[in-house]
Amino acid sequence: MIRFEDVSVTYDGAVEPSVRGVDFEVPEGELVLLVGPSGVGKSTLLGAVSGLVPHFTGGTLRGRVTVAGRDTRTHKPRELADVVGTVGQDPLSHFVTDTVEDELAYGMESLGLPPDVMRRRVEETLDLLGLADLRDRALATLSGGQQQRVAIGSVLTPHPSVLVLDEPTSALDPAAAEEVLAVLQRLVHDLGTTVLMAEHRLERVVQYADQVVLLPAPGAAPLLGAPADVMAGSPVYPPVVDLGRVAGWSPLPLTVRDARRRAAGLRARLDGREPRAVVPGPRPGPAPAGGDRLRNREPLETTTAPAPGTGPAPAGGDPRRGSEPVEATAGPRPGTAPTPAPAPAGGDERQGSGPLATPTAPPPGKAPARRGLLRRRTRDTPATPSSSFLAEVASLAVRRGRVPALRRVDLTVSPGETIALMGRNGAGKSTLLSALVGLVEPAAGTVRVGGAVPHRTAPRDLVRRVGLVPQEPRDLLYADTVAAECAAADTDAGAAPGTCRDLVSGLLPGITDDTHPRDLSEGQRLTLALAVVLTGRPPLLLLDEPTRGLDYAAKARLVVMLRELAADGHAIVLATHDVELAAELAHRVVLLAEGEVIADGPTADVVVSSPSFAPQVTKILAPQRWLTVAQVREALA
Ligand SMILES: Nc1ncnc2c1ncn2[C@@H]1O[C@H](COP(=O)(O)OP(=O)(O)OP(=O)(O)O)[C@@H](O)[C@H]1O
Ligand SMILES: Nc1ncnc2c1ncn2[C@@H]1O[C@H](COP(=O)(O)OP(=O)(O)OP(=O)(O)O)[C@@H](O)[C@H]1O
Repeated sequence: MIRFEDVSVTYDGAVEPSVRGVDFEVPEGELVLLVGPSGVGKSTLLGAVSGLVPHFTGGTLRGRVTVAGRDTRTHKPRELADVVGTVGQDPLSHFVTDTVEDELAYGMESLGLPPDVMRRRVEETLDLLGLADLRDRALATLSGGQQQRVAIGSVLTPHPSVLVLDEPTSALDPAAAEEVLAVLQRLVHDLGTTVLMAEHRLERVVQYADQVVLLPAPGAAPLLGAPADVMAGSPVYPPVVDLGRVAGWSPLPLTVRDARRRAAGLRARLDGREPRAVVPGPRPGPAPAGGDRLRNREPLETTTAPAPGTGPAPAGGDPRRGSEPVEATAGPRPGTAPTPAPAPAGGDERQGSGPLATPTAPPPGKAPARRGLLRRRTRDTPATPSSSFLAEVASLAVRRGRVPALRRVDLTVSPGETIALMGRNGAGKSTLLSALVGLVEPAAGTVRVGGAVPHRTAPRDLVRRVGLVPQEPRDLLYADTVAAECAAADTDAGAAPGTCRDLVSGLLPGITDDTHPRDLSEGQRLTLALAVVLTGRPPLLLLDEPTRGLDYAAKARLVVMLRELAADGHAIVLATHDVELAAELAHRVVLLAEGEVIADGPTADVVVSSPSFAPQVTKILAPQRWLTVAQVREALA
């Protein structure tokens, strides 16, 4: 159905082709998964199928790509629209109408389908993708995951015989991702639809694939085969495969179910062993400005919580201010994190981070140990007075348009802590991050970051306290080249020249200086945005879906970098649907639902009990409490 014949693509100005020697076929009625490291050319190949490459991107395509017999070089994308439906990595930039319903109908209208058919398919799709409540909403007001669902829905309504999907689940919560993949599988099995899909989170998709095409390295010819065969030698693989390799299972299991069937022996070997802490507990000691490598730099000096009673005056006019205990009177010295209480006995992942299970708040007046980590906050436990938090959110409500996006949210963030914000699409994660950087105003309650009220603080003062990598990295990038972007980031942060560029190369090799950020692959662009923000080493670092488009190696490097920052006393809050990332990185998981906090506790406690948010290793080895392959590998060593 889709045929690549000795295809190579060279972008204008590039010395080498981005992809070369591509020669394979996707048979009708199969789901073929395209995998490989970030920047290896997956989107380029998908674009060659839909005709976007080279018609819209420029560059030279050699060889031949045909879809249902039509050559994509001689047919414009619009001449392929009756056969091919495409979902790109950035839904917002591809939307052509303004509202959800119009977008779902648009493709059918262009093909001239009768109104009654259109109506029926719109209704079906709204139900299928959980979009019914959003049908009249403006697309620009949707959360990232909601936009991605609409983008998927809009290509399904015309019933194309070929679907080309570029990371279609990257912004979806785990349950939504499963639903979308189940729908795709039904189309493949029942209607004979042909699907070519690129995806990094193989743990979500590999079990649905009939075949896998691996692009092992830029310019290297692809390898094609049965999923288990390709996974056996692939440089990118999901945790279930990694665990299978550690345990020596052959053939390699691709699903949690298959792995569980094999796991009795492994569980027996692990019995009685305690998982070591995945992430070391937050280190007691000075908050970041004191221990920071860049501490000689000027603007970052004054980043910690203000001295008790000397911080900026609270903003007036806030109805909740009177009951909001942010004016600490008995907190520790400014710049000093509270002393942790002794670690509990036992070697589980909570070790070293204080008595995490302590159910109640310590008495006010005593500097409580790692308060943010300790308590499972309930709505009616007010934050205990302290100035040691890098951020404090109390009874926060935020409205976005008519939507109550957050309601009565309490959250404290201590130096050295890494918190994963998780929850369904639209639960309010991005809104909470936006509130912490002052992009949205509270309707009620308070937000404090480094002693300041974000939405009333000048951006140049706020950047010394907090940095955000937004869900759409483009929002942060404005220069014409990678080099200029990095130079500007160094200047803005007062960092040594080359700091940002080194971060880029450290995270993801192969990004060239003179590339326009617009022309970077998704993972490359995210890496650049991460580096720009990391250059400032903000005491509080906020990341919105930081692993979209990143391969496992880049993700692992990001994890190392973020752990180092946390060890230096920086606090990190990341909104993510990537349960594997949360397991690797977070001390604490905060679950949001419909704008409210429904769980807040140590990562293992929150995710182990959740079928949606448990990582693969946890599911395979339950009831034992392992989170990552690294823990298992160490225990067996
Ligand atoms: N329009 C363009 N102009 C110039 N170079 C481009 C363009 N689009 C992509 N590239 C380059 O081609 C290479 C392959 O990019 P592509 O987006 O196909 O990778 P990918 O495998 O999809 O990456 P990711 O997993 O990060 O999405 C990258 O090095 C990228 O910088
Ligand atoms: N400008 C706006 N107008 C109206 N509603 C909005 C606006 N921006 C966001 N919302 C709504 O607020 C709710 C919370 O959105 P938010 O982006 O915080 O969710 P999220 O948890 O980050 O979701 P995702 O996982 O999909 O990124 C959603 O229902 C969203 O549709």
